[in-house]
Amino acid sequence: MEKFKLLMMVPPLMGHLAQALELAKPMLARNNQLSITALIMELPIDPHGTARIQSLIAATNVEGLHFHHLPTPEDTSDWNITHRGLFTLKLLEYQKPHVREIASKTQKLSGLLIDLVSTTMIDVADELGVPTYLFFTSGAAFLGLMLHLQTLEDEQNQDIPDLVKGESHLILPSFAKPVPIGVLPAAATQKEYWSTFVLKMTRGYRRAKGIIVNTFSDLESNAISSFSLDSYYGKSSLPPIFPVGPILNRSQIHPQSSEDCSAMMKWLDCQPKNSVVFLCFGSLATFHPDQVQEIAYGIERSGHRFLWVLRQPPVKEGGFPRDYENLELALPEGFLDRTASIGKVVGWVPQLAVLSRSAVGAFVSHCGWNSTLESIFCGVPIATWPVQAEQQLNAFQLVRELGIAVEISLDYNQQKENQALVRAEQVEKGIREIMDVENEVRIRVKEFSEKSRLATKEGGSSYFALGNLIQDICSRSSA
Ligand SMILES: O=c1ccn([C@@H]2O[C@H](COP(=O)(O)OP(=O)(O)O[C@H]3O[C@H](CO)[C@@H](O)[C@H](O)[C@H]3O)[C@@H](O)[C@H]2O)c(=O)[nH]1
Repeated sequence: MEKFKLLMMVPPLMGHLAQALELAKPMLARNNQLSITALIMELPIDPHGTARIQSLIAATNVEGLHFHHLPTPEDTSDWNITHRGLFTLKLLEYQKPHVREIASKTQKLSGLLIDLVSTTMIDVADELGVPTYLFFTSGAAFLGLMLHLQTLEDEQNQDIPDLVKGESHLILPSFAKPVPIGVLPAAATQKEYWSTFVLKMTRGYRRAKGIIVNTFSDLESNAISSFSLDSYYGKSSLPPIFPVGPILNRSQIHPQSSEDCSAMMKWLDCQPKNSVVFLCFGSLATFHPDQVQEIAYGIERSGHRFLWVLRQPPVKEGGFPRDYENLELALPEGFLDRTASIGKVVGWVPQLAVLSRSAVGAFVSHCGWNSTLESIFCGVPIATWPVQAEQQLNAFQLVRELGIAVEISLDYNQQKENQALVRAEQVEKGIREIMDVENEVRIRVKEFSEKSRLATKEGGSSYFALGNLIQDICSRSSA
């Protein structure tokens, strides 16, 4: 009997939607009176991304989890937006009346489940008098940064982009060490983002009745305990924080033909233990053609076996990157032939499955939070190469605070116009360093891997937090 109904809405970002669906699974398994309906939004401009979402949904068959497709807006000139964040916000505003209509017609609605960018939907929940639970798909340290900066702005009249300009480091309650200004996300340092939407979004976090964070307490104990220190987070108290992770993308969708994929997996399984460096930069990032060349030379010079996920920019800004039709055109001449016996360049792969293979010795990653958790879970050390969003901060945390990564790059300056490329030498050095089988980083990441596995098992901290979350949802609804 379905007694407690949640409506979930998460925009079509793979690093958010796949994990939100994964979060639904243990919730439904733990309480069979819960049901969750995911309201699916599609981008008007991106058939490639739409196909990926459809295959994700097709692969998600869970009792109590339902899907409802929201109307896709028409691809008019209105959608010529060059910034992905603004694009997503526009899509959410477009969907808001549809969500309102569905929510108001849903009997026994217990609340809304949204992600960290969908805070506009809290208005709908408030109008209907139901709680909103926010799924924060990044780490607790980053959540702490956002809430702390918002407190400084709203309660101490600090203009955040101005404040950070004058400093070299910030002391933040969710980090053990002072954080260099250079690794703060553009969301906080650039007025156009902070003032126009990030600040508003962060204020929304406080309006939620609970913040579910994809982390576990052994990984981010400092950040998690900081949330009970009100002095850092302002006068109005924070909603309860539920660290329920790692919630991992186990769906392993891969629009590549399964033949290609299984050939790649077979190849991987034939390689010696810890011998392959895996390079992958999440679902959104792509590189300038010159940077692709540098990466190729760096890999080749390292002499290590490799598996490199390389994709090209989306047809239209805001969409998903696409696999290359002809990889040879993107790579240095002869690269594929010269490296044929030691490596593979591929399109989308089932990343968690790859990371779990014993042949994979290290991961060159953009440090998206999901990739970070997947690597930790599999005990694979990381070489950091942040590209956008909060990835620089994650890289700082991994290298400087947790000691489970080495740095190829700690900031994403090279992505900005006229900035230097990350040179082949730097790539080679990072690969050599992280592939060293004796390194301490490898030992530490194995320890965290063990802890991450225990966290979600019965008796673990995340298992406990998930129980508290379910209890909170049900008790509010029954009150
Ligand atoms: O070939 C690929 C590439 C990616 N993935 C999966 O796609 C997800 C990617 O997520 P993530 O590592 O978090 O990167 P992004 O896709 O870049 O995620 C966005 O969302 C994250 C969570 O909010 C943020 O931490 C990032 O900065 C932001 O760019 C992971 O589960 C990967 O396993 C694959 O399975 N195969």
